[in-house]
Amino acid sequence: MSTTPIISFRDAAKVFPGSRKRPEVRAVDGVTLDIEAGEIFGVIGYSGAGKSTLVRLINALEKTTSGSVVVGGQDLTALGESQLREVRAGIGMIFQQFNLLSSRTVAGNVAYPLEVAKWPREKREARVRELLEFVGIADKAGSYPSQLSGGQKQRVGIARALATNPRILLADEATSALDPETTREVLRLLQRVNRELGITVVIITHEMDVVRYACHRVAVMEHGKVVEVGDAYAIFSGPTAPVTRRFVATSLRDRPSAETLARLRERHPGRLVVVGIDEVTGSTHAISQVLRDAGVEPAIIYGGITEVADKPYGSLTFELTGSDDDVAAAIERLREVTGVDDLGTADAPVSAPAETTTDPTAGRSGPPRTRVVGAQDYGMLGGQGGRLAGPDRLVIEEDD
Ligand SMILES: Nc1ncnc2c1ncn2[C@@H]1O[C@H](COP(=O)(O)OP(=O)(O)OP(=O)(O)O)[C@@H](O)[C@H]1O
Repeated sequence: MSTTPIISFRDAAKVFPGSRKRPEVRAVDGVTLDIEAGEIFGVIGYSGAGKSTLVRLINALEKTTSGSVVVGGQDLTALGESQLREVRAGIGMIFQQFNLLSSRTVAGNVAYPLEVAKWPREKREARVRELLEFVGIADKAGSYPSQLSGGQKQRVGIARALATNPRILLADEATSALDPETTREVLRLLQRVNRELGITVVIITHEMDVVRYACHRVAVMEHGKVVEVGDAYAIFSGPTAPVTRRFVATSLRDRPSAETLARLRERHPGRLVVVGIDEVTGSTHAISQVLRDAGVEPAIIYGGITEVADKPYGSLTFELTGSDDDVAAAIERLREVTGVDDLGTADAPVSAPAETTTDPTAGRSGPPRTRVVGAQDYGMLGGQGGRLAGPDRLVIEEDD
């Protein structure tokens, strides 16, 4: 992957002015961020964090109040409307509600941007065929949107967004209205768009599972600011901002919550430890070996191992039974192999680390909103919906 930024924010801010009834809103508040050419970049945050506004600065559907946004080497703040149109032509966008034209067939929807760009009919028809093949719905060319499933509609949306060969594809909550299986199909298609066509993909989401499954890097937004940015794996394995910890906890659910831990202690009076499984540990081999050598009796009582950015990640909670000295020695040895949280025993408990006790829904704010935007959005509407359960996990749960 190249390391040339294709999108650069420098201290970018977007302030919506207030009125007598409403205070002003700093929707994007001093963001400095580089998105590299050729990556799949996630922007995650709870409702109202400023994700959509940030992304709408990329295609100049919104203008910065201060700071700059540079796309493909061009400073958008310095461009006139006709130049901005050219920049927008190099950016495709897909939406949560698909925004297809209901009176047109699938082929007609995909052809629409080509008609606007005045492609001749023959070239247009060949391009539409090629696109429908690529997204896997060539057999639906003559169907109308109302005859399609959500996943098929989003495939049409993707084909339409790719029609004029953009360098960047913006996906604004593009899977939020889809079930988990369809979500993964659409994310797989976006990965093909990225890999096979070399298109930079920016995914806005409020679901950490989407980041886990599809993104190379991710920025976490809160109150208009980017509070954390990095490789998806690094963010999962070492989240620093409290909001990031909440997101990671919602996605992995591998560590017992405070309530679960209380129940586990009732049933398991021995020493409880949470043992990290990561890229370095690779598997439970080293952990099993340490426990065998230490002569303690391990029982797995909670946990989950999944993949983040194609690498193993998760944790297992063990109850270790044996003499106090043997258990203490086992924990010391485990610490040499991986991260360990010692939760103590039912009689002498140690508090769980913050991320195991945080309410994952805390921090959500504001009702879903509806928004009507410019013609290049094909009548896009915002809003919330859909949940992703993340079914590709081995999860060992005693309760919850
Ligand atoms: N046109 C506008 N006028 C006034 N305030 C706005 C406008 N657009 C967005 N906002 C406000 O800016 C803040 C950020 O909104 P934005 O839609 O960017 O957040 P978001 O993270 O995308 O949330 P959601 O996932 O709910 O769409 C919110 O407080 C919102 O109410």
